[in-house]
Amino acid sequence: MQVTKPGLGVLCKQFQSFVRPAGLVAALSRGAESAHSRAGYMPAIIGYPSIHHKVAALGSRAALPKANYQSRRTTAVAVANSSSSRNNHHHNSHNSSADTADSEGASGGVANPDGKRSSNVWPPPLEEWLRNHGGTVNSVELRSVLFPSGAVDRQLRATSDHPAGAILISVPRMLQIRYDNIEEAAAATAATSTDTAIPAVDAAKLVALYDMMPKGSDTGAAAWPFKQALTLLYHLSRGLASPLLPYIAHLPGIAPGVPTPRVAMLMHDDAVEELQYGNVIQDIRNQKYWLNHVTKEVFGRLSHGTEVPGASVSAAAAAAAAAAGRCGSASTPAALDPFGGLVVDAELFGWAVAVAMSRCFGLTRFRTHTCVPLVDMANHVAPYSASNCEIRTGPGGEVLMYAKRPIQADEELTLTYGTHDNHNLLLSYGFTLQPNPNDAFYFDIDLSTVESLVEGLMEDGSGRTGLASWQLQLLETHVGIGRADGGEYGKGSGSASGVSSGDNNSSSSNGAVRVYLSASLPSVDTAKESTCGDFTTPVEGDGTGADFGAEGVAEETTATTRASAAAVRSTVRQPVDPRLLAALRIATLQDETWYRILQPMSVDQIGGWANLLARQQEITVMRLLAALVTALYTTFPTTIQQDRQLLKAASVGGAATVAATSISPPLKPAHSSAVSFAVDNYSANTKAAVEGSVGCMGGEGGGGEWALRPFVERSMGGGGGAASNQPEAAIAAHIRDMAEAIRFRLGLKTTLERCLQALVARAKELDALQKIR
Ligand SMILES: C[S@@+](CC[C@H](N)C(=O)[O-])C[C@H]1O[C@@H](n2cnc3c(N)ncnc32)[C@H](O)[C@@H]1O
Repeated sequence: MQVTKPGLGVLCKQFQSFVRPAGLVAALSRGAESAHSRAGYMPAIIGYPSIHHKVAALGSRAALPKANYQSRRTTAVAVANSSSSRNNHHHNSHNSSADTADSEGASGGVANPDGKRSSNVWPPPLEEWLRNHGGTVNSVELRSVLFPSGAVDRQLRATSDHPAGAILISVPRMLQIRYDNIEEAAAATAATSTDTAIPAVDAAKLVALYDMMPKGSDTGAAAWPFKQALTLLYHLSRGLASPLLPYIAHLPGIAPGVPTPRVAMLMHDDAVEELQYGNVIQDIRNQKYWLNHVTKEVFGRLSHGTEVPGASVSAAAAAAAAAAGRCGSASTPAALDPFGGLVVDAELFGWAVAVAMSRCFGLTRFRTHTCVPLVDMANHVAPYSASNCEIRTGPGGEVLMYAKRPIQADEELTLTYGTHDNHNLLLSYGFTLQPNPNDAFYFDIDLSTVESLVEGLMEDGSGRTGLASWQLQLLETHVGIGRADGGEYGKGSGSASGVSSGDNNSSSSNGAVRVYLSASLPSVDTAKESTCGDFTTPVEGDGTGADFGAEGVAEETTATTRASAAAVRSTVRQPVDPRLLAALRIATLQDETWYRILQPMSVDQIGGWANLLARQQEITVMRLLAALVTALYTTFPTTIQQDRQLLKAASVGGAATVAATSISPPLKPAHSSAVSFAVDNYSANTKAAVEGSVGCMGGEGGGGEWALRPFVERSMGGGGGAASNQPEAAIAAHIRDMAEAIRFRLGLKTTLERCLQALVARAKELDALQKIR
């Protein structure tokens, strides 16, 4: 066997006589190739919205106070340049020789937009704003973290000790951004509604727009990230009229120095290609497609005054619009536009969807998602046992964050957003964890893959040339692997013999099943497969909440969901998917008497890591799996070592670039060489793409009414304006995309390497046992 990747070569030497890698690699890479070669998806969206320009165009509707951000307690964190993973941030921030500086906010005597005068800055600190409006904040503060790269991030910290169970933050329903508030306001008639926070006429229009959003493939319900993005844009478009503006002013992309999360669909196309993993690439292309589709077909037509195809205005919207006397006909685009003149383009919509995806909580009880001020500042750690806080909802829709164990003063307050692998983290939150205890390598396995794997074993002198019919039958009925044409044994699992396929996406009509390989046996948390890729809407699911966290920031814990969450956490994932292990165990058996033994068993029993059937056979299976893992690894165009080097170059160049865009004093020409150095380290194509995006963004002017400035402008010390600074922001974003893509694929390769180590260790253990006896 030809082993080309260093590291794996040593481990695999002993398996060289077992497989025919060429056929196997071809069988395995079919899926990935088709994902890579599919053309025609939409171009990337730049992740830095020039929100101030767009909102300024609104005039008086969105008249905004002059921003006078109070400098927060900022911790300069000494983080090694080689990684920007928050896991490392957490680690280093505790041990850093961080200089913390409390600086008083600049005074300006600016009144709060709501009339309260407890702070002389606008926007008011979130803690103060919440306390003034019925929320609770108990010894918690929001702190800015300044990394050596120049990037700013926020985190929550305890300012005193808290016992387990202590309520740290409580946020009333009306201070949250949530689409069920809009739906309820729309249900009230314009005449009876007394809600000034969300006028019924606007709510009805928004609900009509919700109905035009893409529908989840499994539920048929409108995609929640889009609904939530519309809700956020609505509040933004209202400016001071929205009581939620002080919260919006703290969102990333608006708050100074805090960039919009680079959720996967905002990534540059060439960075997406650098992920080197067909499954995630396809999901991202789907999301990009829908983002552009909605921008063009819905917002494009709204702003140009053309009819929106398929737009049906609900009776409520029509009635509300008529009652308000704002629109002549409820079927015209103007009647559908709740944004009062705010032009929503791809950039702005992308920002809103990214914010919605990366900071929403799913509330099972209310069948909604919500962005919760301050609580949404808590960062993610995994596994579940690593976080110190959890979320709960109260009967009135208030969201509570409480300590799930005793917390000491100055500890960072963290949540576990869900049992996300890096695929989900990248799609929904724009980052990956290294290492991620929930990470896994997913791929489709069909009959030809199984046959390629066991091909070498057939030449055992027994005259067998392929799998016996009883093996084919077990593969099909128990594992779901069959002939693409439907097979001799009928389609599908769920047979009386007790196949437990476990999830909806695992078995496809072409006789393939999606299986995973993971690093090791984690002690807590199990993999929960989710389908963020097509914007499914989990609230429409089984209602238990167990699957919910996969699509929101964190699972809420309610009386009804706690039991299922605990069940999920107690499950342990084995390094090889039970279906894959079962398939290989079945395919390597030689005696038909096994049929009667295996027939009544479930796939989880046949493929249980601990349930080996026969020792010698198990050694063979471990070797085949090791060969499979090696073959999967060879489908990646770069090695772990190469990725590490690229990442090093990216962090050096990225740091320089981010510094150039976000730290005073104003940009000096010297920075540009650091930028091109970093970009050159990727490829000429990347550079061209970066320059292309620079060109796109360069035309924006500065100024305007909107005083909540994205950080790129502020970095110019007020003198430069956006036009001259945005190219560096675009380059910084591009470099971040590239680095995250490399981290992502590095994580997958590391997972494969660790899985291989587990297989080899097991084979050796069994071998040694055999020799002793
Ligand atoms: C719910 S917000 C958390 C607050 C966020 N840090 C802020 O300043 O607004 C989620 C976003 O925070 C960042 N984040 C959270 N946990 C992280 C981690 N462990 N590593 C890297 N980034 C993380 C990502 O940008 C993610 O999209």
